[in-house]
Amino acid sequence: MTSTVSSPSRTIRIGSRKSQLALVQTHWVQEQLQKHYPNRTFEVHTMSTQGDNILDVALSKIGDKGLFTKELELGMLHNQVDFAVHSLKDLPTNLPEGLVLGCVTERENPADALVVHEKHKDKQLDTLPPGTIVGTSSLRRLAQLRHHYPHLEFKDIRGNLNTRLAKLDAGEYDALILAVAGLQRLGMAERIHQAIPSDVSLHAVGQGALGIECRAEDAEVLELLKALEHKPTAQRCYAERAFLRELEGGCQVPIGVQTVIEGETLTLTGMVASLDGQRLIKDTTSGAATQAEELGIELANKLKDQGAQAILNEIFAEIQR
Ligand SMILES: NCc1[nH]cc(CCC(=O)O)c1CC(=O)O
Repeated sequence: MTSTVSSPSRTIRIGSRKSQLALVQTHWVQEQLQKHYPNRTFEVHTMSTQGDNILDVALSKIGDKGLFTKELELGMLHNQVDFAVHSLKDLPTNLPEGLVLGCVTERENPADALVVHEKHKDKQLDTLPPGTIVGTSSLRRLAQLRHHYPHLEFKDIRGNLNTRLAKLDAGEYDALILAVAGLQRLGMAERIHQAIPSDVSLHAVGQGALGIECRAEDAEVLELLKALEHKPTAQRCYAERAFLRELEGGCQVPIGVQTVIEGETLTLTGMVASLDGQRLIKDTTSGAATQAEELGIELANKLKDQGAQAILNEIFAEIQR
């Protein structure tokens, strides 16, 4: 066992995926930590994950949880890196033995964004004509948009943000749904045509926040990471993650959430939808923000009582085909 006893000379190795978005996020974390701890050394180690390598299969069909995280987790368990920076929404709700979510950073706008081809620049989601081809690889976005806009058509899309935008501009799609946060972090906020209102699309669990995963035993790293923790974001995301965990959904199921903290009170809204958008179950619960996980579990059970489990079972069977 390698010693992790505090020593000012210990270099902290940060694991990251190689995508442009991952690197922007990781370098931001590195920079913030460097500001807080000017005498320490933080270096970035990049790794490819399965999700980066398999680009020709719909994400929902690959089905494996941890598609974007597994290699980084092995890196931590094998002591090649000390912590990993993830988009929190890509981090499964159950972590491998020995690893923990050490820190949740302040969330950016968690909403989904409509991005349109030039020819639709005068349109909004409400006015896109029948047959408009919307690119998304997310079953959550697909189900909710089908529910509200049954006249639109949906086509799967994979690849990093630049690849997707290039496919849109080349006319393969008329519009895309992407995360506001990703576009903002990559300096492409001008491509956000419309932030989609939450009554149309509830966002993914953890969307817009970064989650930093580290070894449970590494007290030194856990202490360093406290500098970047944003408590309200963490409470919201703990509620969202407990909701998803209780429904046993990964990032590839049509489950959406929204959370608000007012004073000491956390309000969590969640929904589960069928893939055709015909059935959509949505409810809300409120309580003490300090009881975030309990609220998530409570809301999941409320939705199960209203038929969410049957919808999810159908989807799991569908995906496995
Ligand atoms: N699954 C891909 C992914 N993971 C995180 C983001 C965006 C940033 C975020 O939500 O924090 C994206 C792209 C997207 O959904 O458009």
